[in-house]
Amino acid sequence: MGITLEMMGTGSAFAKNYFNNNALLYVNDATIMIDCGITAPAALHKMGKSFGEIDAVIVTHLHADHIGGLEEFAFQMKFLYERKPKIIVPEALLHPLWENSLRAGLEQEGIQSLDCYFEVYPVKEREPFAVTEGLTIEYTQTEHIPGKLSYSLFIGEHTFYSADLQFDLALLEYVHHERKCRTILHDCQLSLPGVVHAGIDQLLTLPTDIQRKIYLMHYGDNMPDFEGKTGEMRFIRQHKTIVIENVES
Ligand SMILES: O=c1ccn([C@@H]2O[C@@H]3COP(=O)(O)O[C@H]3[C@H]2O)c(=O)[nH]1
Ligand SMILES: [Zn+2]
Ligand SMILES: [Zn+2]
Repeated sequence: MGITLEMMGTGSAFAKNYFNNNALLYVNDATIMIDCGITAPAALHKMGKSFGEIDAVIVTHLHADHIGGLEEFAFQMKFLYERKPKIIVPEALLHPLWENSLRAGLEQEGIQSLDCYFEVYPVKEREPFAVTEGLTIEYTQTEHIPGKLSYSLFIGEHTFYSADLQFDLALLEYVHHERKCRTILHDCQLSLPGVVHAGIDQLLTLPTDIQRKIYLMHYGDNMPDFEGKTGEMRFIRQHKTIVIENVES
């Protein structure tokens, strides 16, 4: 079963030249979104796509560049497309996602919970979850902001997706040696220091066999200044597809 990934955006939370760091996964006939930030509606429009093509959304954490587009997604799916997409959320984030983020906009007479808009799937960390045929994900809780829950993802058999993550050598060694991931999509902070994201200086200390697997994402508008200065790592570009799992693998 093949999995293709296309970044809807590759920008940091404050980037203006790149959309928010959200992704699409194409699996068989299904299209799954990883995060849905403030710029997600405009990014999809730029890509010639619409929310009507999305079957599911996977939430990594509750910053606006990752969930700020969910209100429009919910409204469009309910009132325009009249269909309930799946929402996959780490179990511990389900309550705050509704109570602290979405409820103010989405609650109205007769509509008082997230499941009025979505098929809701709370998922425990480190437990594989089948999003659709051909796509299993696994959440792992990772360090991003002190006191704030945030999760990275294993996608299928061979891919690690950091979402927003501080530099974590032990985790990346585990991803490389034990999980044997072939592709690592990692956020990066180009303007140093990287405090709540991995700094490019920290990522450059990784062994080259790990660097070779890394696509850098979630970068600032100064990304062009760093072309050719990222060791064995590459910048992933928004709106370009990469195959992360082949049909035969
Ligand atoms: O303790 C903090 C909390 C937040 N921030 C900034 O706000 C941004 C929120 O989205 P993000 O997680 O993509 O990136 C974060 C940082 O750019 C920070 O620098 N330090
Ligand atoms: Zn972010
Ligand atoms: Zn964040």
